[in-house]
Amino acid sequence: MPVPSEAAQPQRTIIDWEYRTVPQKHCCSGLKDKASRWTRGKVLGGCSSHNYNQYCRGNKNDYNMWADMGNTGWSYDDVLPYFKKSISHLDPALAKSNYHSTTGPLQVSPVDRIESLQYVYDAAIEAGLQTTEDLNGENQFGFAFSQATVDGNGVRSSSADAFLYPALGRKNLHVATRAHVTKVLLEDKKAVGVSYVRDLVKGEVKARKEVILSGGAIGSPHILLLSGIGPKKHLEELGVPVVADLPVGENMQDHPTSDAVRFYTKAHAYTDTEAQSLKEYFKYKFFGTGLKRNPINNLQYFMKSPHQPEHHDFPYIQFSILCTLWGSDPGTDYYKDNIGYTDEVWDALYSDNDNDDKYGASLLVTLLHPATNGTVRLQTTDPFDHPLIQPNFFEDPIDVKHIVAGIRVIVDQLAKTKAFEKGGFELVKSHHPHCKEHSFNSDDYWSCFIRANAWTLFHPTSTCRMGPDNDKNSVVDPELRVKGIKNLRVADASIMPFVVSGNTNAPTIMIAEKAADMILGRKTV
Ligand SMILES: Cc1cc2nc3c(=O)[nH]c(=O)nc-3n(C[C@H](O)[C@H](O)[C@H](O)COP(=O)(O)OP(=O)(O)OC[C@H]3O[C@@H](n4cnc5c(N)ncnc54)[C@H](O)[C@@H]3O)c2cc1C
Repeated sequence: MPVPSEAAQPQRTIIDWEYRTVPQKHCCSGLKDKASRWTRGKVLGGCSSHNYNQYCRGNKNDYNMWADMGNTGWSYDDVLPYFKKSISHLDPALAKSNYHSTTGPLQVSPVDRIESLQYVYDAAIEAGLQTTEDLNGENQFGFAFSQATVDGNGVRSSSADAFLYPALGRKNLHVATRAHVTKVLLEDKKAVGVSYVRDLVKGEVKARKEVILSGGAIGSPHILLLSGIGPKKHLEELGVPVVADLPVGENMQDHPTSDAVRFYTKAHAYTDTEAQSLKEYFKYKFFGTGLKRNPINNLQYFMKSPHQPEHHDFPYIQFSILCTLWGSDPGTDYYKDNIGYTDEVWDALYSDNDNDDKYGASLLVTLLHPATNGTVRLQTTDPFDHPLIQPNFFEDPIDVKHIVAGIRVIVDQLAKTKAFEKGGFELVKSHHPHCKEHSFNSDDYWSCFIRANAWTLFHPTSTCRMGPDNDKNSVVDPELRVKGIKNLRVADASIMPFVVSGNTNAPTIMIAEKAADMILGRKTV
């Protein structure tokens, strides 16, 4: 999806795996079947080809903690050169910083300061909240306008655009699209290739050296489990011969998010109708500028939660601040089905046609470090059946408390500023139909709202967790080799020892850069 503002449109199309979680016990009553929709890109570049373009590396101390857990070579000092290697920063001020570079393939650019979000930023300063010039630099904490994987022409820079397409001419590269990998081929605990089905025909590819799996946090564990690499008990229950007893699919972490806390505003904001106007079409087509070049979540905020452990020196809360009134897309209502709201909830919160095309700002409050992990397990041994995805959202009530603490910053601090008054910001007070017994804006109300409409920020990780030899709860070693199997590595978001404090695309690209050097036997950049 090349146009950044249209990122949500490929969901539920042919390029989407269209996963959904198992029904949730502790949340999601406002979603159909109590299941969270997990769109994943079924396309070259994977989710980077249809994600929301945020370029965010997480916190330095995420990586320092990965290293402290025994993952030699993964401290912040170790990974920073790989972050830098992968990008060209198009913001002239940030390009000069020690944290960025101008020679990498992935294009990262600043976003436009759309008026409604400028008011939110001004409100943050007025409320005495922290701001930062570069959420990928010295200090991640605070409000910052986003950095986006968008090139100088306003077009998405996906992993495929940046790394794969320029290499397509190489003689030693063959890309098979529409090929569904069904298994890793193993001989005596050694990976020798993969089997796949393409256009209803079975095939095999043999590896001369190594097999590298990059199927993502759902695809990679799915393929390993089908190959007999996974928890012994689970594989035996399904009759899969066990090749290696490893915690594949365990330890899944994700970023659950509250549904949008919304404000009407008089300030200029994004609307679908304006973005689709002839003026915006021509601006974008001829100059790569205008509303279309921007992802809609253009302002970020990272903060600690008052309830997080003291020794965790990284943020627990992220706000993604959208320059639009969530649910106000006229006619199409594609967000309804992307998230999977029930008719009852959609009608109560979002279906009001009077809201269509109104200016607004919408704040998603996301938990970066949930207390409960989830799992990816086989549903059947048919490789075309989706795996069972159980994120266990909000099993631990502390996870809801963190998010409430974030929402309180919005409603108690930002909402009371002169900047919000000046911008004509007015909190949308539609009452969630499942939370009628709670008075609007009480902590109990927000807890109920968070649980009822919880969705994912689409950042599952850690299903093939990395850990040192003595870490029995890990699948790959710090060189990304699957433990107990020769010639098999995993290189994607699934290897993260725990999910980082921010969006996961940039960290995954860093992992891929490091993996490339490991495969070539190089120690560092
Ligand atoms: C809607 C959405 C919005 C997001 N927004 C952002 C954002 O703004 N910023 C950010 O940093 N992150 C964002 N993310 C997350 C980020 O894009 C992912 O964390 C990152 O792309 C993960 O990369 P990956 O390589 O691990 O997995 P994926 O991107 O999932 O790639 C896996 C690839 O493997 C393929 N595959 C899987 N199984 C098989 C199989 N059996 N056979 C053949 N191929 C297979 C898939 O089709 C896919 O191409 C978003 C994700 C989504 C879904």
